[in-house]
Amino acid sequence: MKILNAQQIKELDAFTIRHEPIASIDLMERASGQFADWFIQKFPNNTPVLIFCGVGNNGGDGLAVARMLCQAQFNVEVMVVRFSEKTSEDFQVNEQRLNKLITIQNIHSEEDIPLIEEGVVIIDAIFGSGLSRPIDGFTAQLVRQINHSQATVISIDTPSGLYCSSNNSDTHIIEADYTVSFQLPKLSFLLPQNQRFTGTWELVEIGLDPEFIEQCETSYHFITSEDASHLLKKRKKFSHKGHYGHALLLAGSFGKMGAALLSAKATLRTGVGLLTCHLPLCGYSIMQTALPEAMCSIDHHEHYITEVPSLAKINAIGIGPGLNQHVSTIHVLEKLIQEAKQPLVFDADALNILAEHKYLLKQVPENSILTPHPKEFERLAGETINDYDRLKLLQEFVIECNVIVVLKGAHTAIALPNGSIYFNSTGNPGMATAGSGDVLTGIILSLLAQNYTPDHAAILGVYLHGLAGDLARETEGEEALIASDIVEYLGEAFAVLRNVQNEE
Ligand SMILES: NC(=O)C1=CN([C@@H]2O[C@H](COP(=O)(O)OP(=O)(O)OC[C@H]3O[C@@H](n4cnc5c(N)ncnc54)[C@H](OP(=O)(O)O)[C@@H]3O)[C@@H](O)[C@H]2O)[C@H](O)CC1
Ligand SMILES: [K+]
Repeated sequence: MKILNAQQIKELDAFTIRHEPIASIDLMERASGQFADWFIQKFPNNTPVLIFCGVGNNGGDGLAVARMLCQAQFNVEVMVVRFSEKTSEDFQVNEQRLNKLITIQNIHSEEDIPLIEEGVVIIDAIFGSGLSRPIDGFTAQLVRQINHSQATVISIDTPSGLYCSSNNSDTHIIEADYTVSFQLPKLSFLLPQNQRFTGTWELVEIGLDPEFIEQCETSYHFITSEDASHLLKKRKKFSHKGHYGHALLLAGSFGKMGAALLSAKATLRTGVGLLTCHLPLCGYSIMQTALPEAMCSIDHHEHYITEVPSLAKINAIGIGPGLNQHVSTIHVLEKLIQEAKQPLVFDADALNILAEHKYLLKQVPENSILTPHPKEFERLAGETINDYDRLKLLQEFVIECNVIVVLKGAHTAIALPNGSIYFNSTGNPGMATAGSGDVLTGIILSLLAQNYTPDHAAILGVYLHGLAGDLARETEGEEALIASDIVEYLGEAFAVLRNVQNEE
């Protein structure tokens, strides 16, 4: 799914109106209807509702929602925030329609701002995607008061005051509990720094023109279940393990064999034909006992890896989980980078070695996959001042190094060598736990070995990892969830994606 900027959203809106065709006011009615349905599902109609409406189309949505909630027997109070003399046409129509049902109140200055009573639910329809400058004056005071209140706040389309795709977090912005946005997510929703403004966000479909969306150019995408299911290949009836590739995993050191084990299990559970693990001597019985399906290549060193094993007949290579940064291991990484013709995935200490030895980073083969968490990315690429800045650095980094970076987080960002960024839609805070990243490395390695292209392996791998985590949460909850659970639920995650495929 594409992520569009405010200008593109405006054009999409206009195109849909011209080509569906649908009157602008009816498109607003459809959007507001979707919001109202969401609201009615969530709150009983004895909930007192206070709606703050701006004077543009976001405000128009607010007025239409007010009418719909009145018709659904909610007790609704509406206040129009008169930050401008200019009102949009669809705002005016909805104002007239609502006037027939209730008395609309107005806020012209700070004195008009009401006390927000306890138990009230606020709908924020002050500004939407038309915001063009930071909120100021009495509207800023209103935003402060809403944020200081105990009320539950639901924003229509976007938290008022938040730019769709650039940084303004030091200005006045509504801190919503929920944001219900129209059809496409905004870039700002996907960045950690804006979580306190968006709260939990959801999308509602409003029938915007798919062909127009198709031809919009953007670097930013949001991975939906349909997107992921399109990437998933079918296994053939007349196939054998040779068809599903041979993965090589270089992992583990004394005290960190668990990381190698988790990664190896995930590689196998993601459908690879064969897996060889290259391990230090101390890992031999551990791996053979805990994971009989994996073959072992054993290093001469007791505690860490010092040799590159044979790369013959290997389809993809993963390196990093549970490694260390001993000088001999650095040589292994160097040799591997020079010799490997297969696709590579780098994680954990392999990334730290690259960060410490930038000349190695320059030699990493094109299309290799790097899977840093934000701190590891900082070590690799440098510091940034905010999340937008980091996104820009991420794009510059992948373009310059010609690699794929999987920047892990709540919405893991997969940056491709052409600068496109895919944000993941699965996963939960329970996955912020030891070994979770090792599992992801194993999943991606497995897909690479099965001949998925590196970009598909990264996108599908990240999606599956998050989906397995979401399924695990259903039984384990967030606190008790451990990385092994993610591996256990991979089978169910595949089943969910297969169902999506079959439904299409
Ligand atoms: N495309 C869709 O998906 C649909 C969207 N809908 C809703 O429409 C809004 C966008 O509405 P729009 O009228 O474009 O803009 P806003 O309501 O967000 O803002 C209104 C005007 O306010 C002015 N403005 C901007 N920033 C400030 C500020 N800081 N202080 C004061 N005034 C400000 C600006 O006008 P200017 O001429 O002054 O620049 C805005 O135009 C979208 O979010 C949805 O909720 C439709 O209902 C359905 C389809
Ligand atoms: K809003």
